[in-house]
Amino acid sequence: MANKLKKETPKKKSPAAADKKTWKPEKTEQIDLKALAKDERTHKILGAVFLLLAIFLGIAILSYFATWRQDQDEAFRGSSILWDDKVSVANLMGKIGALVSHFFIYKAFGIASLLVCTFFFVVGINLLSSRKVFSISRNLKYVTLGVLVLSVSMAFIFRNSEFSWGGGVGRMMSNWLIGILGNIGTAAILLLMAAGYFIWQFNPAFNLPVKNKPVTTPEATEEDDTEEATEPEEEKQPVVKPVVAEPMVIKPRANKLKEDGEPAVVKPVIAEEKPSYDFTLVEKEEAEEEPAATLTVNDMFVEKEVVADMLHSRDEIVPEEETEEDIVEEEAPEPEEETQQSKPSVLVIPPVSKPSKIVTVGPNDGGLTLEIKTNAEEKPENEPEIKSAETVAKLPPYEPTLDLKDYKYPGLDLLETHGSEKIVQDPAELEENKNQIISTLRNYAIEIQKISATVGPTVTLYEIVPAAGVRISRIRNLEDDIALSLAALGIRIIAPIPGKGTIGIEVPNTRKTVVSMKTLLESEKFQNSAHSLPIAIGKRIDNTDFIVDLASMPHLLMAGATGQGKSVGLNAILVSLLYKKHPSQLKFVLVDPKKVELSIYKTIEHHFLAKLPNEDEAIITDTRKVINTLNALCIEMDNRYDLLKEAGCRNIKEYNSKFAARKLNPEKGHQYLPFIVLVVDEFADLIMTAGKEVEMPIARLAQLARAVGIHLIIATQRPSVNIITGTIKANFPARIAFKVSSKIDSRTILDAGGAEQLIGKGDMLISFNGEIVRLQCAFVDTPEVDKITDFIGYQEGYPQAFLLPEYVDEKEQEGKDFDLGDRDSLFEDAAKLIVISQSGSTSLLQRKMKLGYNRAGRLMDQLEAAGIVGPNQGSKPREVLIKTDMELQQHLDLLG
Ligand SMILES: Nc1ncnc2c1ncn2[C@@H]1O[C@H](COP(=O)(O)OP(=O)(O)OP(=O)(O)O)[C@@H](O)[C@H]1O
Repeated sequence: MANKLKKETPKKKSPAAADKKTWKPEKTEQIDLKALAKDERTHKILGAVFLLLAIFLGIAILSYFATWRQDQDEAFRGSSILWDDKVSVANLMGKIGALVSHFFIYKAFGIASLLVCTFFFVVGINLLSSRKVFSISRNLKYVTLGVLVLSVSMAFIFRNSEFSWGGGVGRMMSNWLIGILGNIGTAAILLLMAAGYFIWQFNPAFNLPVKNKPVTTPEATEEDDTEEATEPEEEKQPVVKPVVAEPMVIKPRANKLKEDGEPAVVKPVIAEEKPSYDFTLVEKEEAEEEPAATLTVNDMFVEKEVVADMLHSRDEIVPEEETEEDIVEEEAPEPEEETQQSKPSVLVIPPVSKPSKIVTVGPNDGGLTLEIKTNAEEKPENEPEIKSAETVAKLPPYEPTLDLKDYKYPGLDLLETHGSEKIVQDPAELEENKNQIISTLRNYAIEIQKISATVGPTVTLYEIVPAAGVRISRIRNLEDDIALSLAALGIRIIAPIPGKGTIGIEVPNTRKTVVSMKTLLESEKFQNSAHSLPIAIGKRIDNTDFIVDLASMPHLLMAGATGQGKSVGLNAILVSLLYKKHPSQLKFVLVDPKKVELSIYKTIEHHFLAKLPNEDEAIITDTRKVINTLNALCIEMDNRYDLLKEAGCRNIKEYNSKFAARKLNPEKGHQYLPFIVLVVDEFADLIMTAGKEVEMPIARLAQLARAVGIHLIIATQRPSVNIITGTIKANFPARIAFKVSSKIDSRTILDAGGAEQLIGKGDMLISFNGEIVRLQCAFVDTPEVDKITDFIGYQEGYPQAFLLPEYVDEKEQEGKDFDLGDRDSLFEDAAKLIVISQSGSTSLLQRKMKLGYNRAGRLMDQLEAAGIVGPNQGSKPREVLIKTDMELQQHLDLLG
């Protein structure tokens, strides 16, 4: 009875789950031609073929120039020479080379045929690199016209030569032209065509020196001709999108998928192969229509001697989603959520920079008066003005997205599907792992009642129900033994699984499935998400999408050893937000001490980035500037709280809906508040260089900024306690851990072990709402992010980045305003030491004068105020402005 193959009882499933069942080996075995055509590898193979073709043709044609006399007779015989062993040719590419080059040069286009090679080359490079390195259509146009013009011209110029410079086609056309226009007419036409072609392709600037040009500045008179010549060119540039014109200086390395990201092959279901076990594996499906809960059906592995109940179905409520939904429901309806994608087009003035003085009103405001301080050139002509609160109240609802009414959200076609999306698991592997787990536990005299398996993208979760009387701590203590017996890295034991009464053993799959960002973003759950800041992070172990609201997190701490998927994770979050939010609704403050990771987002400065006034770069890389930016964010937070208080609102949603309903008067400084997301890519670096100066504003923001729509995402490679301090941790309830090197690191991030057991490449644990969930992070490659940012960057944006309030560093100011009468008793000694050594270093003062850091620092400030050393240069010593002892003496005498 126990040995009998148990008849499968029909399982109850939700209709959606039944419809969406994806793990069907029979179907996946068919070759999908469409997928094959889209597959990156097919493109690469074709690319290689085109490149080889270009090289082959190039060499054959070049070789033809030297060998045509020897080979021509043979080539006239055509393809028959291929089979004739007696025939030998001189062309470097052999008989085929001789025939092909004869065709192209003699019969077709002469030397213009080389252009055909360039076309093959361009196509090959594009296909091989899977991106548009060159524009194929533009190239095709240039090549087609170039071939025609060049072959006719060559045939005409060298019409008496033995060599076929213009080929048969060129000869024929040139003869025809000579027939109807004569030699001179043909020459004129060809000259015209050549000039036309040259202008069209290279668009040269014909700038003649301008006579009587008015001289406005003294520099202008000194400018040479070349500088003048560039001016008209600049005038030609469109003024609207300066961002895209800037070349990106540093590109982050591409996140290439390693080999094991390859799609796995589907194998038949084990139940059919191994009748001795009643084992059917049913993949879990996400109940898409009900985002708060997932209905899953799990078939069981069952040990022969044990329980009769072989099938096991359960409803699995996903608590974190529920909570988010609750949060969303509790709060007032948010207008910007309804404004996605398809908005009516009405014109509104963009809220360019720092709010308090700027008022944003649209033409739907009905011709009112408003004092607006924005960049004048970007204002729509029909700019309205506001006079009083009553008139404001009569206006139609405010719609922030009308700032950039033509803005197009990036499409899913910009994203790639990485490998096979179907989760496939080798049934033999499942069976083997199951047996191993059972036998290992039995070795320690632990009997189990049931064991079930859920196959995820990277790991499979084996859930065990132990026999009555088995203590959970015993299984927990066997973690290492089970790992050893399964001979697999990355085994994690969850004893017990919270809220389930089972024990979980996560075992990595031999073949892992990459979770593409595209799949997550095209899911209904993401598309219909009502979250304020929806972020698609990855897939759970049961293959359900993990999409949460950053606004309810409300801040996120991310840590993981180097190369484990942090940057990809950050990109996934940023990309999710870019797909859902309009530039008027969201601004990013990007801090990137590593300088290369976030530079990719530079292109969207005028749409989505915020920066300090008078800063050139929107992406902050310098520690001093980071401190100023964080303090500026604190000021922004305080300003927002003032606005909220004045409006009588508790949070940004209430405030924005009140503003949209025209209940707040822009004349009083009210304005629509975009969400601000601060992203810090390497937090450790900042804490090491600036310590409390960074920690304090971050802690303050983390404590208070949630209600005013400022959210923080902080990532670090070094999750040690001196980086992730108690203050930081206390304020970041949501934390993500990628693989770390030790259990201690895992505890530092998650307050629990487990992250050291992860297997890297986006395998992660997220601690959210008091629960730790294992996820496979969504993968988005750097070229995809490039495409998205280019797509956004090429559109019309705001005249400049969103400006944060100005922050003046009091310390810097203090040093400068120092009262010289109040100087330290060691001031002169310190001055001498610095001048003699010619090094303005505080540590030198500390060492040589045996001073503490504070006193040495104060002395250095005084020396700066006295004009003896220059300003602080970060880690470099300050410049010493006085060169000799005598000069110093004179300087000190002057100071008194
Ligand atoms: N979610 C993922 N799915 C598949 N592969 C991934 C995923 N995340 C990362 N990888 C792989 O791991 C590599 C390293 O990832 P990533 O650059 O994000 O690491 P990192 O933690 O940011 O490293 P570092 O701290 O050195 O910048 C990627 O190039 C990619 O091959």
